[in-house]
Amino acid sequence: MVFSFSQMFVLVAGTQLMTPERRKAVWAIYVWCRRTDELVDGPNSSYITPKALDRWEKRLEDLFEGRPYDMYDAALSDTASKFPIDIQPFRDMIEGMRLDLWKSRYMTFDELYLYCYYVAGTVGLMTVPVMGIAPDSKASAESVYNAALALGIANQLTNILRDVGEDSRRGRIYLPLDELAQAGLTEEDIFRGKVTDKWRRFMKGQIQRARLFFDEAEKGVMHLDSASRWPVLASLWLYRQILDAIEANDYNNFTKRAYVGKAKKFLSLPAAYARAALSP
Ligand SMILES: CC(C)=CCC/C(C)=C/CC/C(C)=C/CC/C(C)=C/[C@@H]1[C@@H](COP(=O)(O)OP(=O)(O)O)[C@]1(C)CC/C=C(\C)CC/C=C(\C)CCC=C(C)C
Ligand SMILES: Nc1ncnc2c1ncn2[C@@H]1O[C@H](COP(=O)(O)OP(=O)(O)OP(=O)(O)O)[C@@H](O)[C@H]1O
Ligand SMILES: [Mn+2]
Repeated sequence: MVFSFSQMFVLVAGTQLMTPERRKAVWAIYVWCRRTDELVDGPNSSYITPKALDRWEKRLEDLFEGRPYDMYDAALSDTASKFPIDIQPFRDMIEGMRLDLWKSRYMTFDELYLYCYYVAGTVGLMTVPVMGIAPDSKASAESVYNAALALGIANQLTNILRDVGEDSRRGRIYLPLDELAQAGLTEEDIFRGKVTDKWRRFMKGQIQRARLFFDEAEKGVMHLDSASRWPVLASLWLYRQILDAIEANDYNNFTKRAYVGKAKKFLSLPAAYARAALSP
């Protein structure tokens, strides 16, 4: 899971500014996403087959057609009836979980980007119709969706860069193998987990790219409905600081977990609040 305790706090606190209807809708989407991730990462994940994901997708279609199976489904069903959300990003997230069942290597950044879209970019597309675009915004809807997509990608790339060691111990390498090779690195170097100058140089490039996606996302935040800006900006700032923490660890993401201190985290909240309160 990407959402930490303090990120949960951001979600709870931040959504208080929204209308009750929007707040409930964000939660319904959040719960559905969590449950989808739990299928492949949770305690029963070793029994999950592509068949089970097919059933989960059927259930998704049913709830979009007003036939929910349980109360959590009903919450999303209600959301789908009140907001113009599209089923496709939900389907795509399930597709990402299918990928995760068998795929443990990514040859190029394009391949990795697609995975990041499936498991995280989709969240941006799901939530924009609920959070709403500011009525006085002159930005096109397309540009706001692009920013939302970028935030999902940035978060997932950051998650991948933070967890290189942990993932490699599960036999997984999300980093693009062609870029590793260009940097003179091999899979073996990752499993060995030694911070060398080659590794530092490689990581600098990866961090720089993740920051570009955060920058892209940040441009879209002020075009969201004003009540939705704060939680989005706060979570963007919190998560982006993990990249700084990787640098502060001298790029040792093999055995040291990049961690943003509590003081820093809690300073970001009022800062984001102040920024979000200003007009575009
Ligand atoms: C214009 C503009 C910038 C709009 C903002 C749009 C927006 C709110 C985008 C949200 C982007 C976002 C929060 C993406 C989350 C990505 C995420 C957490 C993906 C996780 C996948 C991780 O896979 P993996 O297995 O590799 O990692 P772990 O080892 O498990 O950590 C997910 C776990 C999939 C499930 C996603 C969620 C549970 C998060 C869903 C979050 C929401 C619906 C809330 C978003 C709302 C606000 C207000 C921030
Ligand atoms: N500031 C952070 N930087 C990087 N990773 C974090 C941070 N906070 C939590 N995580 C990670 O996110 C995931 C969710 O963690 P959890 O909800 O237990 O967070 P937490 O450590 O209790 O958060 P907090 O320190 O804010 O109370 C865990 O894998 C956790 O290690
Ligand atoms: Mn997961």
